[in-house]
Order: sequence, then C-alpha cells, then structure tokens
Amino acid sequence: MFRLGLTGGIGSGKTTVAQMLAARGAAVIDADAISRALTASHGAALPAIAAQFGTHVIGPDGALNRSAMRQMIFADPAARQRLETILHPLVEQALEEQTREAAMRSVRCVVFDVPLLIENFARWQSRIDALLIVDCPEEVQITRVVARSQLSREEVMHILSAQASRAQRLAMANFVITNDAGTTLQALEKQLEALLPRFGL
Ligand SMILES: CC(C)(COP(=O)(O)OP(=O)(O)OC[C@H]1O[C@@H](n2cnc3c(N)ncnc32)[C@H](O)[C@@H]1O)[C@@H](O)C(=O)NCCC(=O)NCCS
Ligand SMILES: Nc1ncnc2c1ncn2[C@@H]1O[C@H](COP(=O)(O)OP(=O)(O)OP(=O)(O)O)[C@@H](O)[C@H]1O
Repeated sequence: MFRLGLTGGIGSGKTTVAQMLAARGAAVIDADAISRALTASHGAALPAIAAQFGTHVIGPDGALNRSAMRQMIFADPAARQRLETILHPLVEQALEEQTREAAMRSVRCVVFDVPLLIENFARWQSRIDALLIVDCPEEVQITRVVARSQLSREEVMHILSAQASRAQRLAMANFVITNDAGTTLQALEKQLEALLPRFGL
C-alpha cells in the first residue's frame, strides 16, 4: 500500500485533489473531517475543550462554537497550542484506526489529507512514502476562502500566518501540483493523472 501525504495551505485545493484521488481508487483519510467529528455535537474532544476554555465555547446544539474558537485561536498562539494539544492526539488515534482499516481492505494507495503536515513533519516523515503539495499563491488562497465562506480577508490572512509558508512546503515536496488562478479543474486533474502511476494508481 503506497502511503501518500497530501497537503497545502488553506484554500489551496487539497480537498479537491483528494476527491480526484478517491475517484481513482485511493482511500482518503481526512484530518480536518476527523477533527470536525471530534468537535461535533457530543464529539469526544468536547469535555476536554470545555474544561480548558470554558463551557461558553460549546453552542446550544452541544457542538463546538467554531466561529468563537476560530477568533480565539488565530489571534492567540498560546490558545491555539492548547486546542491542538487536546485535538491532535485524538486526530492521530483516529488516523491510525482508519489506516489499519484501509490496509485490511487491501487498497493500493492511502492518501493522508492533512492541513498541518509540514508543521508536524517530524511525526509524518516515517509514515508516508511521498509528499504531494498542492501549490497556490497566497492571493488565490485568500480569494478562494473568502468566496466559499463568511470569513473576511483579514481573518483568512490570520489563518495563513499560523501556517507554514509556501516556500517551506515546496522544500519538503516530492511532487507538486499547481493550482493557481489560471488552473481549471480539468488542468488540475491532468496534472494529477500524470502522477497516478507513481502512487500505485
Ligand atoms: C478553529 C476551528 C474550530 C475552526 O473551524 P472551521 O470550521 O472554521 O474550519 P475547519 O476546521 O474546516 O478548518 C479549515 C482550515 O483552517 C486551517 N486550520 C485549522 N486549524 C488550524 C491550526 N490549528 N493551525 C493552522 N491552520 C489551521 C486549515 O487549513 C483547515 O483546513 C477548527 O479549525 C479547529 O478545531 N482547529 C484545530 C484543530 C486543527 O489543528 N485542525 C487542523 C488539522 S487536524
Ligand atoms: N482549480 C480550481 N478551479 C476552481 N475552483 C477551485 C479550484 N481549486 C479549488 N477550487 C475551489 O476553491 C475552494 C477551496 O478548495 P478546497 O476545498 O479543495 O481547498 P482545501 O485546500 O481543501 O481548503 P481547506 O484547507 O480550507 O480545507 C473550494 O471551494 C474549491 O471548489
């Protein structure tokens, strides 16, 4: 089973590429989706989050108030660290379980779609056979995220500044897919298609 790490900054197009890989038979393990499940209503991480930040960060639906948490953690690196200390070990545990399930299904390629893979590279290095970066200028990241969410330009820039830089990601890449303003979805898929044999697909 080929183990592919997939990362890129917020709005770079990771999820879009992951969906294309899934359509080609890869098992995609999505760290963001795991993190969202852990913080959904009755999610396993909520008791520890409420104990650390106070019950006001839990909404009336019993789920994490994502907007309040976002405003808190992207303005305050210490708060971000406290949230990551709770969530990341739980995310890792779920990732490992899903990897074991993929191995049992004898899939040819497992894709780890992980937004913070570069930030945690020391832990990821031995778990992947290659790293695929979805590369995109910051201006395009900002435009895409503002278009698909209610976030302001300033909020997106705050998130960007909490992430690895484009140059840091490219320095670690084995494979790079360009997804800039001029890249159509067809052009994105074409770049990916050329790489599929390298991933056992
Ligand atoms: C702050 C939270 C509540 C905001 O939720 P929201 O629904 O607005 O965003 P979502 O979870 O879909 O994340 C969107 C993107 O934000 C960026 N992002 C999220 N958390 C972080 C972080 N700790 N550091 C840097 N960027 C981050 C990533 O690019 C991610 O893809 C949420 O992102 C969260 O719980 N973050 C902490 C967990 C984490 O580190 N997740 C990322 C990888 S597992
Ligand atoms: N080449 C493209 N052409 C048109 N739209 C695109 C292209 N690539 C991505 N998008 C759109 O941009 C947005 C961000 O893409 P996507 O969700 O794949 O990024 P992401 O890296 O997974 O983001 P996040 O880190 O926030 O989860 C989505 O709305 C997606 O449909």
